[in-house]
Amino acid sequence: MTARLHAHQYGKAETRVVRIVRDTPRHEIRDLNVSTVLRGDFAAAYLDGDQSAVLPTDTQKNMSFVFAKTHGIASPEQFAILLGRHFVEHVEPVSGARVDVQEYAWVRAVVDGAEHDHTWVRSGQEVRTASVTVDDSGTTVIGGLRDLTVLKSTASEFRGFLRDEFTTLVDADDRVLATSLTVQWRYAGTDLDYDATYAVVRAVILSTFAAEHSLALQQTLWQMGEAVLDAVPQVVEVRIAAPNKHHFLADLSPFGLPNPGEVFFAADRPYGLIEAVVVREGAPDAGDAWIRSVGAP
Ligand SMILES: O=c1[nH]c(=O)c2[nH]c(=O)[nH]c2[nH]1
Repeated sequence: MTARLHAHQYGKAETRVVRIVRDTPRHEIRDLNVSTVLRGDFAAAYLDGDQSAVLPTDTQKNMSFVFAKTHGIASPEQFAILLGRHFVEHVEPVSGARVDVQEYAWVRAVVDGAEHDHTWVRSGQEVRTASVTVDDSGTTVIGGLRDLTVLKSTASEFRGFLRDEFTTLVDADDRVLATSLTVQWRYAGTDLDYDATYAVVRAVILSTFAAEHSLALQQTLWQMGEAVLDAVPQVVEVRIAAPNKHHFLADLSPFGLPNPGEVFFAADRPYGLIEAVVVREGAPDAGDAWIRSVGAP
């Protein structure tokens, strides 16, 4: 057998970094899960067991904590840029770096009607994401979110679809539309207020989902992608994945009860999985920005 090492990369996955700013009695908190991946010629480590070019993953973990202390966490994107550039610029064998961050949001606890200075409640199940790639083509930043679960209880239909002899689905002219969104958006440039753009993109996604009458989840995804590109000039590409969380009308006819869209069976599996990539005309090339690790969290 003739085998060849076709590709390789390595890094530290899921370093949990919590940074608290406690310069005043009113603290701030940012809670990240940071994964770093280094790219370059590390073939000798794989082929010969030679570690001389390998900066330990333990050191990569340490850098997350060091930068959290020395630079703070302005945003997940900024933090990922800082780390990625550090490895490429200061670690000689490294030609490229990929940093993926998930941020878990904490909101201030409300105690006696007032926001507390140093007590927090974890907010929802939604996670903010950032993915930064640094290589010889520059720095590419992808913002995102996952597990944004939304439901609209009317203004959704699905009719007129292709039918064959195996189709049993009937037209729905007023159905529940529910999904758990994963959205990623690629920025052109890096000089941005990422927290502000995150808030705009999230708001646009929600307002589009709420305001647009849906003929299918496919149409809703297109409308969301287009609306994000309209709202944020620095965003050049939007990728959306949406599981269709089916809500089937419960059959209450055996009990002589009508069910005009009031009682549903929420099925968790199987689900339709609808995806779209919406790109701004003339967008710069994405390079390796979308390439994820096989084992990426
Ligand atoms: O919005 C939808 N898109 C589909 O492609 C589809 N297929 C299906 O069975 N229900 C739905 N709903």
